[in-house]
Formats: sequence, structure tokens, C-alpha cells
Amino acid sequence: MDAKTGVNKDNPLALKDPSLLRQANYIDGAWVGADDSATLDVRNPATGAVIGTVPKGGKGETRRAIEAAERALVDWRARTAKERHAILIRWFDLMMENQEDLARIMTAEGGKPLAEARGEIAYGASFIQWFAEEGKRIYGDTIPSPVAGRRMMVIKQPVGVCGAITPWNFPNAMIGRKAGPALAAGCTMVLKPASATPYSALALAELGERAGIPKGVFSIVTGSASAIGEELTTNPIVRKITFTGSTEVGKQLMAASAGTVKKVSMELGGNAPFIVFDDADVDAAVEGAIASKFRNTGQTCVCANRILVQDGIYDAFVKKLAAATENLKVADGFEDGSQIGPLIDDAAVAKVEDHIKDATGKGAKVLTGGERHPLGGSFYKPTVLADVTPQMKVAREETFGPLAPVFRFKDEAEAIRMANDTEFGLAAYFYSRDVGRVWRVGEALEYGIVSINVGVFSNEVAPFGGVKESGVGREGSKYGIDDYLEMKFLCLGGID
Ligand SMILES: O=CCCCC(=O)O
Repeated sequence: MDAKTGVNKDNPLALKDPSLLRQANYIDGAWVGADDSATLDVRNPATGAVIGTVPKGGKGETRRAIEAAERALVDWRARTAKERHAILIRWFDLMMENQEDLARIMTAEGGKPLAEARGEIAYGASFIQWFAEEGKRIYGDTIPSPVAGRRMMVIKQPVGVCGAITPWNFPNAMIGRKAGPALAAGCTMVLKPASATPYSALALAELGERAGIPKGVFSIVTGSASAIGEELTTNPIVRKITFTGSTEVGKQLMAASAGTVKKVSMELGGNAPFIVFDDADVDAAVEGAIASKFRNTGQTCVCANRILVQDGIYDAFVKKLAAATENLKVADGFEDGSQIGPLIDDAAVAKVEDHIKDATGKGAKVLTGGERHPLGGSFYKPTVLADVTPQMKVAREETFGPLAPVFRFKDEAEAIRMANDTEFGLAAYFYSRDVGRVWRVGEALEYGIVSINVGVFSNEVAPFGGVKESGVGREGSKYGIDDYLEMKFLCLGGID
């Protein structure tokens, strides 16, 4: 037993509170199996070992969760923001009190290095705390009427029942970022977590129940993505779909939601450029590139996907980047000091390999990595490629793995052209110490987020979201609650 954390190091899933590892669905305030008792295995990607099972739910279970959410909506939206705030703050407190157990569950099912997993729990919880407060600030408006004898007002009301689909790469934080604003606004939610990482979601439902979230307000259905997704997107009771995941699946969900004209929030794929100009602080840029590229083993929609470096500093930059990459510790997420964990599955490794093969076949050079890690399974060595060109697959597709391809550019105009030459528009990064360039490039990049001289920008107070095929809507920040509200215009006459 570790004296500091109280956790059994020989069995990392020997939790301080074992009842957080829930292997059932949470529907209408009850812990239940699938109707036909079918289950799905959940595996640890570091070892391939089965950790446990969860119900393989489908349309019927989802429909019941939606109907429960509709019943629960009546009372939940009628409560004061202050009452909802009290429950959400209890939920936040419980998440932070159980940070270590929640992080261990996340590392076991998603492979994320434990230090990063702890950080994600705090990040996910911060959305619950932030939106608990923002729920108290849902203001309306009055409008001076152009017609005598009338009064004009705008009020904001909860959208209603929301369907949420969350990814495996941030199995806690993406729930906080969706459920926080939804519940604070007075909406209810049915959530389908990724099949690879359901336990993080179920643990949050367990803590939500302890915090006093009423039955039906927040249900979780694990199981078949197609069946659950179909019910969520076609059931007319559901008024909003919120999704974080690939652009391909996002488009399918948007098309399916069109039949009942649901509101949608989509946080989709990226192809983030990371531009380093000649005038940058090269050491700071290398540090930022490592943080951005290798966060969550490169499996983040905002990870640098294309590193664009200006001619004058290209050689110095790639040398330093390769050296820093070589120093990263690849290990099981539970091992002390692990910085690069396993990829989520074999398909993810195959994509990295395909991008490297394509690039080296067209002239790119491997500076470090470029092969599977001796640990085996889905561990891959963090890799730096030099002499990468726009003709290679890595220029167009999101690798979603520990591969840093470094492109070369001549001047500012070329860098902007290369950076914007993609259908995606989520996050972009650049390093420069020229204040004029900072404004010019910041304004010219066609992205929802532009991070300047900073490698990791995410937090609960900032708006997160993309343009072009990277998505619709914003999460987090004072704007994030708007996606869960409808505006109503009240026009009052006949009172004078
Ligand atoms: O893959 C994208 C999830 C969001 C990451 C972040 O919030 O920084």
C-alpha cells in the first residue's frame, strides 16, 4: 500500500472506494444490465487484459433513458439555478475527493499516463464547478419597442432533453464539458460513453447519484454505438445532440439529427498546424511542440499534427525536437514517470505506421522512433520525421498518434497558406516574438483556437471549438452554456 495515495501498487485497480467501478448502466436512477443481458469486454490497452464488462445496451434501453429524461425535465428545469448549483458543486467536490480513484480507472481503461489522468479529472471537474456558477448568470434582455404600447423581452430557457456521445481519449473531461452546462441550464441528459472507456463515465454517474442528481436527469447507456446513436438522433423527445469525435461520425450524426431538426454541437477532427517562425524562441517552441504533440500520446484532436518550421531555424529546431522526443519515457501509464502510454488499439498503431511508411516512401527522414516500442502491444516509439512535404498523407490526415512530422516553409505568406490548406479548423499554434506578426498571423489563421507561444491552452474558462469541418458550437467558457439554451422573444401588448 502506498502511504501517500492509499492505493495498492501491485493492483492499481484496488481502489480506495471499489464501488466506483460500476459494471452496469445507470438509467432513470437505477443500475441495470442490458435487456438481453449481453455484455461488452473492457480491456486495458497497456496489457490487453480484460478489466471487466459493461452492458451492451441498444435502442430499447436508450429509449427508456430518454423517456425518463423527459419526465425528470419537468422538475429539474423548474428548480432555481441556485438549487441546481448546490447539487453540481457537491458533484464537483466528490470528483475531486475521488480524484485518485477516478484517475486510476481512466488509466486502466484508456492507457493514459496516471499523472495526465489526474490532471484530466481536475480538468473535467472544473467544468462542473464553472457551469454551476454560470447557471446563475443566464440573463435575459429587454428591447425598446418600435411600436407604442408594447413591451419586448428575451428570456432563455433550457433546450430540454439532450443526447451526448463522448470519446475515449478524454473519458472524463468531455462529460464534464457537456453535462456541466446542460444540467446547470436545466436540461436533462442521456449519455453514451465510448465503448473503450465506459468506467470513467459510470463512475461519474455514481458520484452524481451521491451528489443528489435526481433520477432521470443524467443517465448513461453503454453498448452498441450504432443502435444507441440511432435512437438518440431520431427520437423526437431529444432536442439536442452533442458529440465529440471524428468528423466522419459527426457528419452522420448531423444528418440523422436533421430528421427532427435537433440542435447540434459537434467537436470534431483537427489537423493542427504548429508554426515556428525564425524570430521564435526555439527552446520554448520545442517545449511547446512536445507538450502539444505528445499530450495523451498524440491522441488529442488539438495535438499538433503538422509542425511547420521556417528555413532559418529548421535544422536547429528538428535537432532539438528529436533530442527532446528521445527523452520521453514510454511506459505503462501506471509506472512512475510514464509520459507516453499505449495507443488505444491496433488500428491506431496501424494508422501511425501507414503515415510513416507513406512519408518515408516519398522522401521524409526518420530522426527518432519510427518503429513499435519493445514493450509490444500498442506501444509505439515517439517519432520525429524531417523533410516532410504537403504531398504526404500526414499533411492531410490527422495521425492521432505519437508522430511529429516537420515541414519547411520560406516566409509568412507560405506558412499561412500551408496552415489553412485543410478542410479542418480546430486549433492552430504559432511561435513568434514579433508583435506585428502575432496579430497578422493570429487573424489570418482559419481556426477556432489559435495558441500563440503556448503549447497547451485548454481550460474551463476558454471557448473550445472549431470552424470548417472541425465542428459547430463552443464548449467551456461563458459561451458554452448558450448551446444548451433556447432564446424566447416575449412580445407583450394590451397593458396600457
Ligand atoms: O480530442 C479532443 C478533446 C479535447 C481536448 C482538450 O480539451 O484540450
